[in-house]
Amino acid sequence: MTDPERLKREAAARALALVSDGMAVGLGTGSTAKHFVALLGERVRAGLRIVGVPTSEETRMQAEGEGIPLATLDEQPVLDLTVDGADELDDRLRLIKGGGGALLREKIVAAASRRMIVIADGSKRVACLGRFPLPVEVNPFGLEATRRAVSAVLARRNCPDDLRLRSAANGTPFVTDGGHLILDAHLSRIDDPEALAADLVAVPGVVEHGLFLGLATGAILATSEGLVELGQV
Ligand SMILES: O=C[C@H](O)[C@H](O)[C@H](O)COP(=O)(O)O
Repeated sequence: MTDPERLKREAAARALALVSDGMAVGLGTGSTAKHFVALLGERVRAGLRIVGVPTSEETRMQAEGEGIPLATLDEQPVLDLTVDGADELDDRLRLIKGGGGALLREKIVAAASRRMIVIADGSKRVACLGRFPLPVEVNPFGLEATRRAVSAVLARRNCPDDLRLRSAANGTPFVTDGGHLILDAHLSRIDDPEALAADLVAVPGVVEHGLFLGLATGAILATSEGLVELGQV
């Protein structure tokens, strides 16, 4: 296992200790959450009784393969704990997510959870959000009009107007599990995430954005010097 993968696994293993019998657990998406789902699968096969709610089709398929009992969020609308990765986080537990395109379901699941624990390697911790491009999920209808409205928001917030329609590996537009498109906003820094988030959700056509504010309750960061915990873990 490479060093980054080992660190992700360590963070996931620490989060696994938070799971106990009878819990409803939100299962995140991405390469770090993938370790958590794999480790959770081992525990389930050893007798742990939980139900998982996946945040993407990718995670659903992995969890099914691991033999983890699953429910939809409609069947299980309140979750005890969600464990998910992040593309960036600051010391106030504000996050950028959606590098894998799962931000909408991830945010709905996180908001339905009593606790949301972020697992990541230490490189994801930043002093100021925005180095990672901010995903903005949009309805395909009226894409150009929505793009202009999002650009206007960025201009008002003194952010660079660098919006790029995300492409899939084959060059066609990337389509989310919900059938939407993603505009990645290359901003370098976000001085006021709360204000930007409020402006973005007010744009008709914007389905969701990757700023997760006030959702994470704790974070487990794996560094080469050991685990660092932020918030309540
Ligand atoms: O849409 C993807 C998710 O928000 C991921 O949690 C995020 O991109 C982090 O992924 P990774 O653990 O692969 O860095």
